[in-house]
Amino acid sequence: MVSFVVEKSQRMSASQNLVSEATRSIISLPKKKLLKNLEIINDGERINAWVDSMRASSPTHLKSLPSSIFSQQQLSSWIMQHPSALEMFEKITEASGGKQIVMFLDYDGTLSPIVDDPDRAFMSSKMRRTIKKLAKCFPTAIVTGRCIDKVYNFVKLAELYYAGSHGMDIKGPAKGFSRHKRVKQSLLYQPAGDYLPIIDEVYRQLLEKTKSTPGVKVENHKFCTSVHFRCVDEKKWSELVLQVRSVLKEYPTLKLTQGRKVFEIRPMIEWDKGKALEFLLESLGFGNSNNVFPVYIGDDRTDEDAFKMLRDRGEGCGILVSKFPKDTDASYCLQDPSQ
Ligand SMILES: O=P(O)(O)OC[C@H]1O[C@H](O[C@H]2O[C@H](CO)[C@@H](O)[C@H](O)[C@H]2O)[C@H](O)[C@@H](O)[C@@H]1O
Repeated sequence: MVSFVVEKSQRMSASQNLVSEATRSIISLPKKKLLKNLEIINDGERINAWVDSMRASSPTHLKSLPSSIFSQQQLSSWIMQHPSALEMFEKITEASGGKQIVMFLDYDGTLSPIVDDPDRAFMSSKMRRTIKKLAKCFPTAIVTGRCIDKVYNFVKLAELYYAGSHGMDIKGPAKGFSRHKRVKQSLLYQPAGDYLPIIDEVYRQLLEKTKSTPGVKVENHKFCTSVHFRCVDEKKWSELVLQVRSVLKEYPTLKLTQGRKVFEIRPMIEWDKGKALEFLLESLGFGNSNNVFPVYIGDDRTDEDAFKMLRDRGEGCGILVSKFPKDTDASYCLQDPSQ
């Protein structure tokens, strides 16, 4: 059996911990606060708005939390609306009764704790063992902003489905031999294939343009690229916004979104983690089935597309990993990867 079963004491304390964390520093992170496109920056005021949005993008440091405050009543109602998935474990398993569970797991902040250096976001061996067991019971997919090669280096489990580059690079495990080819058949879908050279070009330009900013890290994730500012001095953030903007203004077919202390530059196509989830369900034969129970666990803005997809389909459940109340389409919450 999968180690889904948790200690009762751990289950009972989950919501209580969230209350005390949240009461120490009660915050709300409205989706609208996270600006979506650099085009809207046209003056100093707009850049300040970006810097505010950057500050709000990963509330792991209490001192950098945004100022909007939940009343005690709003907080209680948030917790009622997003109870701990551990406390609601029986209810969730009951709801899945008789249906095929399919697991979708984000990587950073969900399977591995957030760390300063993205190259060192290792997953624990215990987590790997758990996912291995999980994949024996249910189809299991990793859905991440990272490219597949990078996330595979951390996860190292060939039996999983992988949706890298925010779902724009989908690969399934090799299954049986095809009758006509002497290679193993596996799922492969890359809806942003045409963007490969542009992303590579933008990645190089971002590297060059931001090299004067200490602490910045630019990553190439094949169909998207990331500019990390977690280790950049806050005083340099507006300079960084200008640098990123000066590169992106030449690429109208790319869009910029924000993750946790990171800018994510992606093709402007109608594809996201929600679409990837839908595609994988379809590939698994559950396109129009109501006999499936997808579970998506994630911590970041891009995971909201998947939570929303589940909500719209009226199937399964979304679980947000967060110590703090956030504006979310998930139904339940967990506080950190260990939970
Ligand atoms: O979809 P995800 O798997 O959550 O990927 C989103 C970003 O994750 C990584 O960055 C985040 O984790 C880093 C390591 O803990 C942390 O240093 C960073 O601040 C976080 O944003 C990844 O490096 C990014 O490229 C992804 O966009």
